[in-house]
Amino acid sequence: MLFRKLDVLFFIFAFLVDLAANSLLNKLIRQSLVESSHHVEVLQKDPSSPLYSVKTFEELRLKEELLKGIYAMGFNRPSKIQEMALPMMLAHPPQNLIAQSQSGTGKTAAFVLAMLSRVNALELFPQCLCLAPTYELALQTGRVVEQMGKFCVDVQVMYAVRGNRICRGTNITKQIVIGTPGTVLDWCFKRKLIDLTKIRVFVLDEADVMIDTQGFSDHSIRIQRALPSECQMLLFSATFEDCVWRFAERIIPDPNVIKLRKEELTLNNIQQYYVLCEHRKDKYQALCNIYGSITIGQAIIFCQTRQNAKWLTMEMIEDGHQVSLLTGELTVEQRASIIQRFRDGKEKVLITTNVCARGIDVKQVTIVVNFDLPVKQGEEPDYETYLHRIGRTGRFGKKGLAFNMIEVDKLPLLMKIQDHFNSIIKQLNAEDMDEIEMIDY
Ligand SMILES: Nc1ncnc2c1ncn2[C@@H]1O[C@H](COP(=O)(O)OP(=O)(O)OP(=O)(O)O)[C@@H](O)[C@H]1O
Repeated sequence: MLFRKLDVLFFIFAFLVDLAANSLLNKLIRQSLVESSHHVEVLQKDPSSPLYSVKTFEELRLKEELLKGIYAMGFNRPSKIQEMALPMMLAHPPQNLIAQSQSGTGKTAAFVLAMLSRVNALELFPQCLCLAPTYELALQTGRVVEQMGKFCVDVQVMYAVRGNRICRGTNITKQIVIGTPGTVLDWCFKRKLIDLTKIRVFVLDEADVMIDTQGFSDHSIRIQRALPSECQMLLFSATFEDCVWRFAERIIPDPNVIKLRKEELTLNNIQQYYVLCEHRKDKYQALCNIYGSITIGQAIIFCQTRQNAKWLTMEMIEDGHQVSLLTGELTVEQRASIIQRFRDGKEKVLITTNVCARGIDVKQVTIVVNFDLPVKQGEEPDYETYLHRIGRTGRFGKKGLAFNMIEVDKLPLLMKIQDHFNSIIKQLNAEDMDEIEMIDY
C-alpha cells in the first residue's frame, strides 16, 4: 500500500516537473519569437537599417489582391529596397532598374511584386521572365510568386528548369516563367516554346553572376538582346563588382540605379569569427567543438570543392551527426528533395559548395561555416561569394553567426576580406568552450 502511495506521489511529482519544464520551454520559445519580431520592428524604424522605411505597403499603391498576399505572408512594412524600388518598378511607362541591397533584405519579394503587378491574368502566354543561376533558387523564387500571388486568381507560374520536360509545340499558357539560363534559352530559341517578343518584364536575379560568369552570361545576354525595346528590365543582386556594374549600365537602356556604398555591404546582425587551424582534420575538430557548444537552429557549411564536401559529410555521419550533402553533380530530383528536407528541418546541417551560396532563404539558419574560404583562380579571395555565403544567415534582421575555418597560410586571404568590407572578423579559440559558449547571438 505504502509503495502504491509513493508511486502515485512520484508520478504526480514527475508530471509537475514535466509541466514546469514544458512551460519554461514554451516561455523561452515564445520569448524568442516575440523578441525577434520586435527586433525587426525596431530595425524597420531605424534609418540606418536596410529594413527601414517611411512608407507602408498601402502607400506603394499595390493592387488589393497583392496587398492581401503580402499580409498573408506576415509582412507588415516594406524594407528600404522595397520602398525605394517599387515606385520605380511600378511607374508608367515602365522603367528599367539596376538595384543592389544586402542579403536577405527583400529583393526577391520586391521583384516578385513587380512581376505580379504587371501581369495580365486574362492573357494566356508568358509575359514575365525571371532568370536565376541555380535550380534551387528558381524553384524558391517560383514559390514566392505562388505565395504572394495566391489571391491573384488565374496567374500561374511555369518552371523552365532542367528536368521539367515539356513537348515541342506545347502552348505555354502560364504568365510568369522562372528558370535557369540554359533551359530558358533552349525553350526560347530551339524549341520555340516562349515568344520573347511578348515579354513585358525581364528579371535577372543575382544579376552580377548572370552577366559576368562564363556560361551564364552568353545565355542571359542572348535572351536579353532578343527582348522588345519596351520590355522592362530589372537587375538585382547584393553584390556588383565595379566592372560588372559598368557592364550592366551599358546593356540596360536608361536604367534607374540603386547602389550601396562599400561600407553598407555587410550586415551588423551577422557576427563573424575565424578559427586558426593546422590542417583539414583540425578544422573538423574545431567545427565539432563549435557545434557541440552552441545551440544551433540550422547550419550551412560551405566547402570549396565537391571532394571536400563529401569528405566532411562522411566524417560527420561517422561521428553520428545527421547531415545532408548538396552538390551540383546530383540529379535535380535529389537536389530538390535535399533542400526541401532541410527547409522542413529534417536535417539540421547542410553541407554544400557554392551552388547554395546565393539566394537560398531558410529562416532558421543561424550559423554559416566557411569550412574553406571562397577563392578565385590565382588564390585571390572571392569577396562576392563570401558575402553571399554568410548572408544565408541573418535573414531580414535576424541574428546570425559566421565561422571561418582558416589554415594558417590562408590567414592573409581572410585579412583581405576583412579589409575589403571594413568589417570585424574576430578570432576564436575553438578549444576554449567557455569562450564559445559566451558568444551572444
Ligand atoms: N517587408 C518584409 N517584411 C517581412 N519579411 C520580409 C519582407 N520582405 C521580405 N521578407 C522576408 O525576408 C526574407 C529575405 O527576403 P528575400 O529572400 O526577398 O531577400 P533577398 O534580398 O532576395 O536575399 P538574397 O540577397 O539572399 O537573395 C524572406 O524570408 C522574406 O520572406
